[in-house]
Amino acid sequence: MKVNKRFYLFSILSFGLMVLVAMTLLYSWRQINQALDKEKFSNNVSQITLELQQQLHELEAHKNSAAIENWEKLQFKLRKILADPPGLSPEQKTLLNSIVRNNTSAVVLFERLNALNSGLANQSIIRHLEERLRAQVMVIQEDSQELALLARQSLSNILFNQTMYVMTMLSIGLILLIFISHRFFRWIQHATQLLMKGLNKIEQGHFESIDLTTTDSNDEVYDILMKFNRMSERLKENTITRDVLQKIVDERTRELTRVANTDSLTSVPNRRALFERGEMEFSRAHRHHQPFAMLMIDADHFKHINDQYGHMVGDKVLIHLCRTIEKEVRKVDFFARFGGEEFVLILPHNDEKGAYESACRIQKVVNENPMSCDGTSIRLTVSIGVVVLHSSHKDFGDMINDADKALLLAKKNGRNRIEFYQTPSLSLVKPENASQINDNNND
Ligand SMILES: Nc1nc2c(ncn2[C@@H]2O[C@H](COP(=O)(O)OP(=O)(O)OP(=O)(O)O)[C@@H](O)[C@H]2O)c(=O)[nH]1
Repeated sequence: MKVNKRFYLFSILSFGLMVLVAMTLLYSWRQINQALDKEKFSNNVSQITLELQQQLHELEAHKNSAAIENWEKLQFKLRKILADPPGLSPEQKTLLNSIVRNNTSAVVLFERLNALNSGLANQSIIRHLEERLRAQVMVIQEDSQELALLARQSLSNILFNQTMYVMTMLSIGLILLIFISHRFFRWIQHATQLLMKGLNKIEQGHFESIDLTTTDSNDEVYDILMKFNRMSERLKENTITRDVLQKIVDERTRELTRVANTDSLTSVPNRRALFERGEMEFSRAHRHHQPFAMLMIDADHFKHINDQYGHMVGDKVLIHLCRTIEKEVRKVDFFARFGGEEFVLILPHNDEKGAYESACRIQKVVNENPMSCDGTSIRLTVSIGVVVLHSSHKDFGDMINDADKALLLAKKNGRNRIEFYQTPSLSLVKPENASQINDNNND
């Protein structure tokens, strides 16, 4: 149902209830008023008949014209009241008829007595008529008292009944009003709750549709929720959630980091990554007083390869060299391109002996794995400068400098050699078979 129809229905029902309550009050007010009229009428009748009785005593005592006049005045008053009674109950009507009848008889008796009193009538007849008049007035008085009593009882009953009636109708009206209001406002509350639920979901980045089965498909709330669902769908299509965005950013960051740390030609870590890792390993070894070594590896006469086979082949040779050396690298080691045809191998937890063994293995494997290119075998040798951590090294850069010096020495001494950087304060002993391997390789 449309919202305006709901509103009209709510207003009409509320108005109907108000009319019902007003009519109830009016009806009760009328009932009470009528009962009050009856009571007033009965009281008046009772009062006048009492006065009539008193006046009769007065007349018996002093038969003067003033007393007669008063009696007639009271009679006139009584007849006037009796002629215009309010709506009475059957019981009250019976009593009223009795009063009217007896009063008519009393009037006739009074007139007869008056006529007899003015002539020479028999005194016993006069006394008889007087007694009858007295009895008649007494009956009238008793009837009027009974009438007043009935009217009072009736008033009290009506007051009680109407109070109960009004309270019952007010309670029913109130319950109905609460029920109608509850239905109307629950409908509004339900609609706003559904919308709030949807908005909360959007706020949290969940573009889920609202379940429409809970609403009447004819009302505006349904239309609003339909629009909301379409909006959620659109947002879902056009918006990337925070989680997805974070995932993309993480992936891109990882990729950027990988690209930033990787040499584009050989795919081994580049100089930037080398320094990052080298400084970390240097600090760790320095802090924990652990051995730490490093090899600087340089392809010999590489310019000749470029000159002879071309730069492109030279690139392939560098790639081949990296793949060959990588096979000899342990998981804890770190192999990187330092620049040009120079490479560095970081060897954590390695002293000079271990470093020398690694250098020998690399030298050997490079010698034994020439690269095939268009039916030609391109053989390569490397010179290796070795340095191990000692107290004169303040940072990783110091070790690089010393490895470079050792490499220069290897070049100077004829290439395809392994040379240690000799620290003046430390007497590093070259392993016994070092010269032998170098000599063999030089052969
Ligand atoms: N193809 C190719 N050549 C490179 C690359 N980087 C450096 N080179 C070449 O490597 C050569 C290095 O020459 P040099 O410094 O004289 O050293 P070398 O010829 O290897 O001689 P020694 O080191 O003294 O044995 C130069 O010709 C550079 O152009 C590269 O990425 N690709």
